[in-house]
Amino acid sequence: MASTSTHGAHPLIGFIGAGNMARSLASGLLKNGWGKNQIILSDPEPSQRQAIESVLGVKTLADNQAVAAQADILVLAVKPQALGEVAAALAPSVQKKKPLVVSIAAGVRLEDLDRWLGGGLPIVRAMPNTAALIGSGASGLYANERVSEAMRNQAESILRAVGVTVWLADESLMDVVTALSGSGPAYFFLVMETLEQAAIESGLDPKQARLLTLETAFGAAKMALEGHEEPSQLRRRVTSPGGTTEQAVKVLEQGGIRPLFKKAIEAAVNRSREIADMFGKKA
Ligand SMILES: NC(=O)C1=CN([C@@H]2O[C@H](COP(=O)(O)OP(=O)(O)OC[C@H]3O[C@@H](n4cnc5c(N)ncnc54)[C@H](O)[C@@H]3O)[C@@H](O)[C@H]2O)C=CC1
Ligand SMILES: O=C(O)[C@@H]1CCC=N1
Repeated sequence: MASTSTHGAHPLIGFIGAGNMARSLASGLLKNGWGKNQIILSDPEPSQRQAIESVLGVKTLADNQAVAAQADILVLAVKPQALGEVAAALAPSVQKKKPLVVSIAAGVRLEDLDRWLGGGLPIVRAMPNTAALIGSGASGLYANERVSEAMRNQAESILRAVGVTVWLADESLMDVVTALSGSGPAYFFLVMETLEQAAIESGLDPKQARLLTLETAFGAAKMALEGHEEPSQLRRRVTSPGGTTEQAVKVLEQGGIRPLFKKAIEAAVNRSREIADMFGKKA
């Protein structure tokens, strides 16, 4: 069990913010062998606390300080715009307890977070995605220089409870991860929407169009994940010379699908940087 083999004796994980992501992570940890008494969450919203307590059976509190005072690992899971204020209020508790801090807030840089928390803390920044909700997430991770090897393992095991993880060589790459896998589910949903709509407009029954679209996306992702062949090779296999796929792919290429996606990723990267600058100047 990850919690005892690599984390010493029964560390306590505290979540500040008990929303969708915290719930997904807590649920993933429970499925991965962490005990209910190793997890505690705080959230000012009674409905959020009740939802967690009734669904997961773990303890929740209204008071962030009370969680920060006892957690060995403190996961910050509030919205980025709230984090400056929340972190500054937690500073006295974390400076006393010195937990490993894991932040999943999009676009908040380690340097800013460390400053808000009073400085000198081991912090891991993580960028998960919405598929963490179903245990199929993909997260990028980056640690500051105070994070030891054992702490890296601790942070990784938390995010791995809800999907795959990659460590980044440079914090600035977090903007790219945000643009790729953080926002990425939306790009695939958009492709699904447009394919389904096109099929309906070509006469297919809407329910059939939905089912065929989703299963096609799932089948393609599964084949690509099996990794026997590159996605480009898999694509070529579907594309019979003189056949139907060739015509459709030609339209997509001529319509600029590659430069369009390049521009989309660049726009998201730029926005991620802007947001980080905006939050960094606050608090
Ligand atoms: N949802 C997503 O797809 C992704 C979310 N994230 C990050 O995860 C973090 C959480 O996002 P979600 O769970 O989606 O949001 P959410 O809105 O579901 O959860 C945020 C929770 O924080 C609570 N909260 C508000 N003020 C608080 C305070 N002062 N102290 C403690 N708790 C407080 C809210 O009541 C709410 O339950 C965000 O920073 C977001 O950037 C990162 C990647 C993807
Ligand atoms: O759209 C956003 O800003 C956030 C970050 C990645 C997913 N959602």
